[in-house]
Amino acid sequence: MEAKKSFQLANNTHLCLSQDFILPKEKRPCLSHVSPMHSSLSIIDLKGYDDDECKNGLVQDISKACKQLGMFQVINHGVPHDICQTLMVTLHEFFQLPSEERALFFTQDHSESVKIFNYYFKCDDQRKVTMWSETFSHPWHPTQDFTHHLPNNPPQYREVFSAYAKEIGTLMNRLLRLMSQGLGLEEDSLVKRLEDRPNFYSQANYYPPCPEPELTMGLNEHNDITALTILQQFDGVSGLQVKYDGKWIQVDPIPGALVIILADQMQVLSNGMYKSPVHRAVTNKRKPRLSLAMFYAPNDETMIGPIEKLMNGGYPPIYRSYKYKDYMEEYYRQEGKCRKVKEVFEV
Ligand SMILES: O=C(O)CCC(=O)C(=O)O
Ligand SMILES: [Fe+2]
Repeated sequence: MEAKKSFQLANNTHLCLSQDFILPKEKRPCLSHVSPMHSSLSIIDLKGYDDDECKNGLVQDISKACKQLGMFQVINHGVPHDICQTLMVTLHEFFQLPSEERALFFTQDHSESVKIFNYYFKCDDQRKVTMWSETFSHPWHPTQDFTHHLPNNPPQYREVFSAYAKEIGTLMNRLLRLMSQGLGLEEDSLVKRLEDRPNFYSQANYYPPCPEPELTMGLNEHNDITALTILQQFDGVSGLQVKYDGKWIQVDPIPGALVIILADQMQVLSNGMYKSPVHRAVTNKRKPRLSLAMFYAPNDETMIGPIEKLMNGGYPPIYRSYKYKDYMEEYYRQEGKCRKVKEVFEV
């Protein structure tokens, strides 16, 4: 990808390092303190999924990764490499469309299902600092046709996205089964808790090069609010970081790998056994970066709370049960802050 001199945002402003993007000192990324990728971030090979003998080992590895960090990378995940690559190229083309064309999707109304927007951080003095990124979000579905929601430019967008969605659906199902077993539950326990009209949506994040990465943030620190995220990062450009033991660790892209991120509903369902990690994306001076998050969330009416079997044997519930829409209401109440949403539902 060629770095362009400056990027025209879909809201028709030119991206330049004005005060709107500069974080207060205490919120800056301190890039020199970030640790390189290390062994706490597992790389799990899913090739043995269909083999009963290997599967046991896989369940153990996934369980350990979910309990320790709540984030890991997977290889041999079954999503064809050419579909992954074509989709990233297509998304990159989308973000290069003339800003007037992207502007058709720009909105500040979060209830819109198809939208381009800019995340921001609200400082203590209520000043809003805009993230150095543009985000495009829309629904997806692993089996039903959702393509009427999608842009028809680039022309291949709909076809490529639906091929990817189908594959990601299969992978999510496999991961949820392994994660259930990793909690000592029946294979279909997590799927059953979430399968009633789940809310599938995607978020493509585009981070243009930034002249001063130390002053800005691509995406502020957050927990994913859904149940599970499968993230694809553009090859060769780092930016994702995860917090572990109070320190930021880089999550470098590995060619062909996907990043699995456990989200808040998984932490609650597992009664705190599995972790929903805090993560963020930082900017860099040289290259644009692109990531695509595929989210799997409950529907608004789904009750979320610790699974009963995980409260046996001296493990009292850490969270009270709630409807997902109550969680989302709290999420929007904390808009722009370093959100602490599931904490509100602690017992
Ligand atoms: O760009 C990234 O790697 C992080 C994206 C992310 O965390 C998100 O979309 O929720
Ligand atoms: Fe995230």
